[in-house]
Amino acid sequence: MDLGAITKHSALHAKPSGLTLQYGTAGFRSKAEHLDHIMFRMGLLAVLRSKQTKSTIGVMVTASHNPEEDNGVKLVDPLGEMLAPSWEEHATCLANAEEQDMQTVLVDISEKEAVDLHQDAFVVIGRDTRPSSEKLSQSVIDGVTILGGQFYDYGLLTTPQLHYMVCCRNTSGQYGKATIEGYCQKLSKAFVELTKQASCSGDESRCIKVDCANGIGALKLKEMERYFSQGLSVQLFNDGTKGKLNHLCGADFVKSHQKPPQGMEVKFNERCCSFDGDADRIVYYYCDADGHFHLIDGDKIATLISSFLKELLLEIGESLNLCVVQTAYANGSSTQYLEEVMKVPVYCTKTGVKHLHHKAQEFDIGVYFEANGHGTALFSKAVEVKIKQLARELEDKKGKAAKMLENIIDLFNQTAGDAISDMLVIEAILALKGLTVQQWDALYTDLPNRQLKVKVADRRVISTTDAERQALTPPGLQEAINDLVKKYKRSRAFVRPSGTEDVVRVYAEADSQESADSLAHEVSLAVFQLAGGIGERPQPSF
Ligand SMILES: CC(=O)N[C@H]1[C@@H](OP(=O)(O)O)O[C@H](CO)[C@@H](O)[C@@H]1O
Ligand SMILES: [Mg+2]
Repeated sequence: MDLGAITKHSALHAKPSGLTLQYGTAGFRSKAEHLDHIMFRMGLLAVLRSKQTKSTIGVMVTASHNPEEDNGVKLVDPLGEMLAPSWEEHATCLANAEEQDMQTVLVDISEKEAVDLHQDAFVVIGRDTRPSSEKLSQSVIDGVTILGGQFYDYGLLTTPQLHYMVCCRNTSGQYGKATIEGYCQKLSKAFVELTKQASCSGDESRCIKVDCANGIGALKLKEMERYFSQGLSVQLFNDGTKGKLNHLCGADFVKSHQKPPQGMEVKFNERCCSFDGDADRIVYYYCDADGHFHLIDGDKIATLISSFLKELLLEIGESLNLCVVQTAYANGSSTQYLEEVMKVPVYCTKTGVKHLHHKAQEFDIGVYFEANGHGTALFSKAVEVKIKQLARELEDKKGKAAKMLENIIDLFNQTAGDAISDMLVIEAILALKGLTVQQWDALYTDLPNRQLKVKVADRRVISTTDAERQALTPPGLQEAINDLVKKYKRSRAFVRPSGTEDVVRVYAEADSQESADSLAHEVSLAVFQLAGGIGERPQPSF
């Protein structure tokens, strides 16, 4: 390590004094103008991680669903998964080191992690369409280069595409070809094979409206469209030619406001979906004959996918263990339906896909989704091998089911939740089962719910347990929540500090929208009083 050169270069990407940031639920996020030093330093860290794992490491420059002025960065580990927790700590440490301490921190990390500094390093970089992303990714490259790492800059990519590229490169192409063409071909081939078997193939209802949040999803879907157009026709909205990224559109807006995005008309009987700003989340929706808006969120997506997989397993006569992983934000009705009607085991983890992903890896087949639409399905290596073999050996109905499973495994992006891949999975399942979006929605009825945010002086005063469903501190808060919940029917509420925003999140559900709103408001007041609320007291806003 040429520490002298690093110090000199680091000064060109100086840390604003007094700024501390933490590697949170999805890496670093902040206003773009505060992130230059973070990008340079994450370039350095990616090189160390690459040397340590002797693998290609990914760096993605994006702030997902955050406003256009924000940006962020996260590292992608060798098999396309999120950065290991111990390295998240190194990332935070390095990000917050003062200029004069940079050398010591780098040496410390290298020693603690036994990094062989003579090892080669390779880093791949991707970025979203934010105006700040290009310059910031250049700072990542500066960091990589100054530590002697090699790099490949993919330029504009969706977050899940970068995860895919990293996995392909570290598995010698077994997972797929590490190019955009490779990604498009792998998914489209699986999709076209699957939908060929649908009885209503060629039906005019096989078209979907996609709100792309004015983000990278629009570019990448346009690029990919011609590969799968025989199976599905997509109509893109909020494609970035006019509107602002994530502004009044996109998956996060639609999910949290429970209404259609601007820039796209949702007519009766039309199937619509929204991606978020980096295309790793998707939610579906439609309007009924009375013009009422219906949201189909991650929970219902997980239900559709797991029921389809379960049917196929039954058909081929294999009893593999299949589970669904959710977070505390999952609608109570979805958990009940999965457990009681579908008889599928359900697990609850902390918020943040890395937690869901790890839990899902424990099973033969793990389907995981956050309610906000971030998720995928994971298949163990042994299951993949077995299904491939059955697809070759079995005949008739069983053979057909095994081939469907084989294709659906290829259609999922198993490295991360992926809006494009999930959309194709959902479209294939709906076509194969001959389901309309209304029939899918009717599987169960969501409990009315409300999410609110409360500003407090220091959100770390709230600590939680039981997959974030219970507050341990501050004293008295959980008792207060328990008392409030008792006042409403079929109710549930919890609070947790956000990992991506400086707020405390409040969630409540109950038997009516009025009750859910009122419970959420009362819990917000309890947080404000007991956890050091700042600014105006929460007002009933619905
Ligand atoms: C309630 C909610 O939707 N929280 C989101 C949000 O995390 P917070 O820690 O709640 O800010 O952003 C994460 C990253 O995108 C996502 O994984 C998570 O589900
Ligand atoms: Mg995202």
